[in-house]
Amino acid sequence: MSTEELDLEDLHVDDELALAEDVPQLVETSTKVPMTIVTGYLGSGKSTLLDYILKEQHGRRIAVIMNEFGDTSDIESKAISVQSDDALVEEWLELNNGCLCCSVRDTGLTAILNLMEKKGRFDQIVLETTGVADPAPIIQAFWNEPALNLDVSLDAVVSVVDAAGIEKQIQDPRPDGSYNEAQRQVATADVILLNKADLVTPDDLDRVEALLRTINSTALIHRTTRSAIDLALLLDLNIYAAPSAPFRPETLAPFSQPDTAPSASSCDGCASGTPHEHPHPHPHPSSSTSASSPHANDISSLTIPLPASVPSVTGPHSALYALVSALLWEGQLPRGSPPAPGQADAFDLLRTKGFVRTDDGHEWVLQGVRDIFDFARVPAGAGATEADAREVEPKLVLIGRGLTDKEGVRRRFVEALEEGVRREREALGAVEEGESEEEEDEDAEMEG
Ligand SMILES: Nc1nc2c(ncn2[C@@H]2O[C@H](COP(=O)(O)OP(=O)(O)OP(=O)(O)O)[C@@H](O)[C@H]2O)c(=O)[nH]1
Repeated sequence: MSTEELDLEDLHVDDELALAEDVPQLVETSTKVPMTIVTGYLGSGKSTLLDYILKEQHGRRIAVIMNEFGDTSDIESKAISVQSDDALVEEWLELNNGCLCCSVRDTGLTAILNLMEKKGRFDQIVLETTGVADPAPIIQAFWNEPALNLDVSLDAVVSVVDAAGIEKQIQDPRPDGSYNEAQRQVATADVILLNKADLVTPDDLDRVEALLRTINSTALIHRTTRSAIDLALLLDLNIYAAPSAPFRPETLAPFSQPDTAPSASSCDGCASGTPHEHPHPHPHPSSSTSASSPHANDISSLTIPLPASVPSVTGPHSALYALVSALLWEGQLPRGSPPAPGQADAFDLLRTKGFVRTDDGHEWVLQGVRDIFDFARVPAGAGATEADAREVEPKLVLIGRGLTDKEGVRRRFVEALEEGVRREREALGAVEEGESEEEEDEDAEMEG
């Protein structure tokens, strides 16, 4: 949608085009502004959603940014040279519901930085990623780029899906066998708007929703017509659970979804992942984003139960951290736990989520987009009631390819984690024993 398409009657400033400098201060400047990224296939209803946000009387002050990012290799290089200052934020429109709208041209990330210089002028950002086939690099950039995430916190990724067209879009093979655009958008979404519900029957909607769940068992799915939705279901969800952010039951709701069977054309023994050396959690050109497979549709979700608690989630001795990094950086279960005969040993993961408790009583949310991941600690007592929190079973959800032998993958992961945790506890016990012996020696010396 271009700014010209907005109904000028919606403007309540005399100058219909208000420049950024003239935009009023709306909120305190000290907080991070949550950003929602909107993706979706051509014609799915993204512009209709933005139009809805800009015109509804929802009481929120949202900066809507419409963007043309170009191709994704471009984005990755721009994520690195994010300091350059050549992108211009074009005109701003201030609308009578308190929202702001701008279109940026050229460099997406730099434009957002420019925008953030005006931080405090809005309390939420909605970014439309028009023309981007793969949302992951943008998600990673906003999540991972220090210059940006001082000011912006990634809130959630919303994918708008055309209920009448998505089945065909998902099945559509790419000539090189890589994930197609619709698959990527559905797999990486935190929230899916199953839009154009008016164009299909209730049975069709059920079938399409089941297909989406097959691919992404963790996304919150809402059925919409003309992208109309209560914005409380869409914005300020804090899915990426920044440590300072309140904990919300919605963040955990996706984990209650049942496991899903692989979709069409699953192929036993198809190792579609691309193992690679990647020892640190940052975007990398050789990451699994470029992995390809002749089987375009074997993307699915897998839920793995985790123990009631683990000793730790970070640090060199953490068994869980070691297993998750082996999965995400090497696309593999740990060595020493061989696959069942004929089963794949490698994965190509698009998205990972998890919830886990540590022995010290803390709770953690794991978010992973491709090969980057983060365990964010849930602030004690924030948001969810104790009863809510008790209902959340520790688990790990993997979304991607190569997850055909679900039972086998689950078993191998659980066994490897149990063994790792046992060793971790032993090592911790030995350290503690050593420490108490030292203390005893010191006491004896003192007494002596
Ligand atoms: N029947 C019906 N039409 C819809 C619905 N949502 C959007 N449309 C129409 O579908 C067409 C495409 O919608 P847009 O919002 O422009 O889609 P988009 O995702 O922004 O499209 P691009 O910008 O081309 O990627 C427009 O003609 C909309 O009016 C819906 O729920 N039902």
